[in-house]
Parts: sequence; structure tokens; C-alpha cells
Amino acid sequence: MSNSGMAIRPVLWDGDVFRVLDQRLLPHKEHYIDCDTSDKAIRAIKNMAVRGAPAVGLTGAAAVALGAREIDARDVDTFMKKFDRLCDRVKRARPTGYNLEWAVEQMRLVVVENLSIGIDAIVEKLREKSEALINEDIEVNRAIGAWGKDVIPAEGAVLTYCNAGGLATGGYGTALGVIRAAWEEGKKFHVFACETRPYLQGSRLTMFELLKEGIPATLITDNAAGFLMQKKKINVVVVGADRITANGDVANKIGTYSLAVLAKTHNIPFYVAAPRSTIDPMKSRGDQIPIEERPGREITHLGGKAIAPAGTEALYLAFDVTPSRYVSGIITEVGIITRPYTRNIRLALQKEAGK
Ligand SMILES: CSC[C@H]1O[C@H](OP(=O)(O)O)[C@H](O)[C@@H]1O
Repeated sequence: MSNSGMAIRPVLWDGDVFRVLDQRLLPHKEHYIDCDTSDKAIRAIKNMAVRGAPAVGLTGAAAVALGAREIDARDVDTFMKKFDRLCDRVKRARPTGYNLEWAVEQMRLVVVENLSIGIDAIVEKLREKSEALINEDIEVNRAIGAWGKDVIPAEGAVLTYCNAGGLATGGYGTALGVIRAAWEEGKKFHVFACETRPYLQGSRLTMFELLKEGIPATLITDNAAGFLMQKKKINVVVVGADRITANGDVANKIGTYSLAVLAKTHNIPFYVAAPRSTIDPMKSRGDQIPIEERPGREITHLGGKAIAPAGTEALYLAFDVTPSRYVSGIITEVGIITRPYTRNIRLALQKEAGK
């Protein structure tokens, strides 16, 4: 276990270097990229060396802390102008997850609240805030697990999609945080993990995490989920989220919407586990969420080898949006939000954490 007690640390500070576990190499190799510049941290987000909305947010915050050190400014006004440009550059790294915008805003607030202490002291506070956000994320995920563990049956099967685990966060996980908490309570359930084409977060990352901790799990192809639900093999579905709008619509990995519709068809509870930092109160509906389109090569190639004929045109929409009517509840660090979502999300955002 690392010093945070986490089985896995996807991101961490080591002195003045921000270290990112390169998830493109998992499960075969655990290699950390040492980010000593904002460009390296931003690149790690763009090329998905680090992925998962909260982990992306934490890396964005680190990119801001690293970038602040790079700013050449003799006065605070000049520093602020360059700092705002840095924040905009970091936020553009990936468009769909809200945690990136949220984390960069947390960093910007540090500067705004400390303009009088001088540039060097501001830079130091940004480095401290970036590390604090990682530790806060772990605690928030533990609270999500504590609230959510009761949706997992004492025996039976939970299906999850993509990777919303320690690798997608500061180290504990949202959907996998719920599963971890239920396991730590002694429940004897089974996990079905969808492989989640094309990046294979499920097969490469979720199975990596669950096997590491001895949580019973079976990998399935994405297209097997419906049949298992039809055969009554699944008791509950728990997934993560990248952005949740004020009315409870949920952006998550492409394929999540299909699972939600199937779950509703088969009367299976469908839960979304996410910190409140994933909730975007400024967007009222899911159709306002920017959906990232990634290179088609990420579909036509696997491990660098073509799995489609040369010249194949591929459309890779990396996320989809599940309307709130398919969502049984949103598991957060302050409780499980249920409908009416607009009202109850607003109340949840006003609560103090942990109450
Ligand atoms: C806990 S958020 C995890 C979330 O992020 C994943 O997307 P990506 O791997 O492309 O960053 C996926 O949507 C997961 O549910």
C-alpha cells in the first residue's frame, strides 16, 4: 500500500514532479510519467495516459501548479493574465468531463484569494492545493463508497462499465469505490465487468484493480450485458460519470446509455456513482454536454495493429448521455440523490460534505 493507504496511485506528487501512472501500458507494465512541466501534464491528459474524469481533473490541477511556476511575470497583474491563459489551455485538454473545469477553477480561486502574498508564495500555494485535491478526492470517494455500498446485494451480481475505479480518481474509485466498500463490509457478490471497447478500460483497468484486491469478477464483452440481464444474472448496475447536468442527465463512457436502457427494460436498478465535482450546475440538460470525438484509429487499431481494412472510416464518440429517467440514483459523498433530480441535486450541492 502506498502512503495514502491506496492500493493504487494513478497520480501523485513526488517533490516538485507530478507523477502519472501511464494507463495505456496497463495491465502489463506499471510505468510512471514524470511531469515537470505543464505541457507534459496536459499531454498525459490528451493522450489518455491518465483518464477518468476525477483523475483528469487532478492532473489538470497539477498542470496549473506546474504552469504557474513557468510564468515569467514581475507583477501580479501580468501573472494573472498569463495564469488565465494557462487555465484555458488546461481546460481544453479534454472537453466532456466536468472535473477538469472544476479542478482548474479550484486552482484559480487559490490565486484570486491570495493576490496580496506575492507570486512566489502563490505558486507554492498552488502546489499545495494540487496535492490537497488528491487527498480530498480519496476521502470523497470513501464517502461515496459508504453511502453506496448498500445498493450492492449481499449475494448476487453487480455489472459495471468502463473503469470508474482508483485508476480513474485519486486512488479509491467511484463505482469501484462502492464495490470496494461493499466488499470491505464482507458482502459476497460477484462483479461482471464490461471490457469497454475501444480503450478497454474494463478488461485492462477494472479487472486489474479487482483481481489485485481479490474481488470476484468476470470479464464480459460489451454486447453480452443485455443477454445476462435477460437471463436474470445481474442484480444491479453501477457506473461512473464524467459530467452530470442540473437535471440529472449523465455523460459517461460510450455504451453507458445502452446499458441504462437495457437495465430499465429488465427492471434492474441503474446507479451512477460520482463526486459532486462531476456535477455541472450551469448545464440544465444533457444535450448541452460537449461530447469528445477521438481519432477513428483508436477503433480501427488495437495494440498498434489494424483490426479493420486500410481505408476504414471510423466514428469514435467517446461518451454518450443517459437521460435522468433511466437513473435510479446518483451516489455522491453526501448521499444518494434520487428524483426529482433538479431539486435534489441543488440541495446536495448546498450540503456540507459527509452530512
Ligand atoms: C470516475 S470517472 C470514470 C469515467 O471516465 C471514463 O472515461 P475515460 O476513460 O475516457 O476518461 C469513463 O467514462 C468512466 O466512467
